[in-house]
Amino acid sequence: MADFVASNIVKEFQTPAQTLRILDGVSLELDRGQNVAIVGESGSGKSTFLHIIGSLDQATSGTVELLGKNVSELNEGELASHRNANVGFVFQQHHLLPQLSALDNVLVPTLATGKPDSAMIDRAKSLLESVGLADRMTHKPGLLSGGEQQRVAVARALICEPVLLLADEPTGSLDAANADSLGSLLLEVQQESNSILICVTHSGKLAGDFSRTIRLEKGKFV
Ligand SMILES: Nc1ncnc2c1ncn2[C@@H]1O[C@H](COP(=O)(O)OP(=O)(O)OP(=O)(O)O)[C@@H](O)[C@H]1O
Repeated sequence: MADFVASNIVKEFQTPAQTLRILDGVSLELDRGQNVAIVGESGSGKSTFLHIIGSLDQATSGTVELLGKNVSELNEGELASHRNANVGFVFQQHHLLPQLSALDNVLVPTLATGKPDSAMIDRAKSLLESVGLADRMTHKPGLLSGGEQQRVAVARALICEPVLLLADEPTGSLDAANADSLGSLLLEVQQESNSILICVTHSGKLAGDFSRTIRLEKGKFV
């Protein structure tokens, strides 16, 4: 069995007028070390799919398995621990906490398991170094450029060594040069950490850098 398996995911939204079937039996299998870009029209359900496989949202039916574990069967508390331990998210907006330094922002996901020890702080520093921010660790987000803020978000996504790295339009708010370097950075860190990277993007250029591109159309991968 593959390390990551999404099987027959269906997602429906009830509106007053009708039931909207956004995902109509979508399946995807990936092993550690693999990456894929998901493209598709606006409203095709890309973010919805990413939220379901990252356990931020529940499917109407279908299952998600990671490293042999059926994530769909977990209760709320177990889901929170699972997300924290296994899934790293990078969104279009960085969602950094404005009052914290870059270093403390990277450490935020570790707070769920207590105060970070010195080994964890060293890991956060080394991640910030690896994303090119060695001399920006004490900066608060407001003093960082957009590209730098997004690189802090990448370091934060990696702090708990997730096996599944999910990115939703990670370059959507960046200029062309910063978008290029962030795309390369994501693929580099994914290879180094032997994780699975699934990235939703509107950018054909970014998608072209991935090993594989799949398109979501009318609720199905085509
Ligand atoms: N809670 C909800 N209730 C009803 N409809 C919803 C809800 N959440 C999402 N949708 C609808 O589901 C569809 C898919 O949304 P989603 O955000 O996944 O699309 P997307 O492909 O990521 O779009 P974009 O590229 O514009 O970000 C949209 O038509 C949206 O309006």
